[in-house]
Amino acid sequence: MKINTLPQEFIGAQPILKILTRAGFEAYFVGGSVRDMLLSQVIHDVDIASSAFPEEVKFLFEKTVDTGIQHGTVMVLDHGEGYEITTFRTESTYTDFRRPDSVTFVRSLSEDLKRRDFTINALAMTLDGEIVDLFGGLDDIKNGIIRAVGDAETRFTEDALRMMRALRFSAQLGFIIEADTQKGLIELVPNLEKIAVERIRVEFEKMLMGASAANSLKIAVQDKVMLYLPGHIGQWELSLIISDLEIYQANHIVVVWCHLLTRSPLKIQEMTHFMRQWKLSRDIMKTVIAVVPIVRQIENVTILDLYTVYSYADVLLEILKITDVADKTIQHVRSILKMLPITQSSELAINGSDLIKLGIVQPGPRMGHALKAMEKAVVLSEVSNTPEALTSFAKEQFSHDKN
Ligand SMILES: Nc1ccn([C@@H]2O[C@H](COP(=O)(O)OP(=O)(O)OP(=O)(O)O)[C@@H](O)[C@H]2O)c(=O)n1
Ligand SMILES: [Mg+2]
Repeated sequence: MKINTLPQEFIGAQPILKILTRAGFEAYFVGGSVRDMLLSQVIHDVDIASSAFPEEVKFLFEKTVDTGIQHGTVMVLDHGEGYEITTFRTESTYTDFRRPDSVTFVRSLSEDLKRRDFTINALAMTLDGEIVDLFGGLDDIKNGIIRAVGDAETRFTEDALRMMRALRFSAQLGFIIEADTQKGLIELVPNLEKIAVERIRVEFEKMLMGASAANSLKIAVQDKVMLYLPGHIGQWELSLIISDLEIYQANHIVVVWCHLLTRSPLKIQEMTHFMRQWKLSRDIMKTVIAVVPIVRQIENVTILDLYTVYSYADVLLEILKITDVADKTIQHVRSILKMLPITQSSELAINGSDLIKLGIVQPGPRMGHALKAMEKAVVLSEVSNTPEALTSFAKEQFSHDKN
C-alpha cells in the first residue's frame, strides 16, 4: 500500500529520512503517527526509526541532542523542529515487567517491529509513503482490532503497561480487543501492580476521555484490571460512571477526575488521600475539592456556593452535563453564574487600603472580616458594587467596631 499525499507532519521530516537513506541506511516513519494518519486522526509526534546507530546519526546531522541515547534515540534539530530518530533495536529480558534489562541495536526493521505492542502500532512507512506491514496491522486498522504483535503474553510480560494501552486504544478508536490478546491480559493483569502510578494514570485518563470509554471501562471491570489500579478503585461500584460515559465523553483530564469522584463512594475528606495515591497534580486536586461538593448538592446550590466555585465554572457545567443533571437545574446554575455582581474579591469597588484611608478599619485581623462581609453583601446584591454604596455599608458595619 502506498500513500500518495503525505500529511504535512511527515513532509517536514522527509529531508531527514533522505539524508539517512542517501548515506546507505534504512529509515522509516513508525508507530503512532503512521497509525493515526491511516485513521485520519490528529498526528502527534512523528517518530523515525533507522538502521543507523546513534553515533552514525550524530555524524550525519549538524545539530543533534542526545534525548535518550542509551535507548538509541537522538533528536535531530532542523529549521527549529526536532525529530527523534531511534535506532532499530531489540530488547532483552524484562525482569521488572516494565523496562528491558538492556537494548541491543540491530540493522533490521523486522526485528524492531516485532517487539512492538500492537499490530496497529507496528506499521512503518518509507519516506515516499510506502507502508511496511509485517503483522497484518493494515487489516486490523480496517477491521477495528487491537491485536498484540505475536504472542500477547510475551508482549504484556515485557511491559505490563501495554495492558492499559490496549484498553486505552480500544476506548480512543472504538476497536475491539482480539481474543488471544484479551486472554493474555486476563492472565497477566496482576503485573500492573509493578507499574509506576504516573504511567498507569496517563493511559487511564486517555481511556476515560476516549469516545468508547464506557466499553473499555466495562472490560476493565470484567477482566479485573480495576483491582490492580491505585486507590482501591476496583472496589467501587462503577455502573453509574459507565452509564454516564455511554452518553457523554469527558473532554479534559480534570473533568475525568471530577466526574469519577462525584460518582465515587468517597466522602470529601477521603478524596485527597485517593488523589494522592494517583499522584494527581495540585491543580486537579484543588478543582475536585471545589467542584465535587457543589455537584453532589446541586439541587440546593446557593449564590454564594456558585460565587466560590466561579473560577471552575467550565468544569462544573461539564460535570453537570455528564452526570445527567436536569436541564432546568443547569439553566438555573448558568443564570446565577451570569448574573453574579462580581466574580472575585478583586472586583470589589473598594479595597483594604481604601478602608484604611477612610479610617473605617485599621490594618489587622478585622480587615479580613470586613472585606469578607462586603464581598458577601455584594454577591448577594444587598449592596451595590460602587465606592459610595460600599463606603456607607462599611461605615455602618465597622466604624464603631474597636480595631
Ligand atoms: N509500551 C509500549 C509503548 C510504545 N510502544 C511502541 O512505541 C510506539 C510509540 O509509543 P508512544 O508514543 O508511547 O505511543 P503511540 O502509539 O505513539 O500513541 P500516542 O498517540 O499516545 O503517542 C508505539 O506506537 C509502539 O510501536 C510499545 O511497543 N510498547
Ligand atoms: Mg506517540
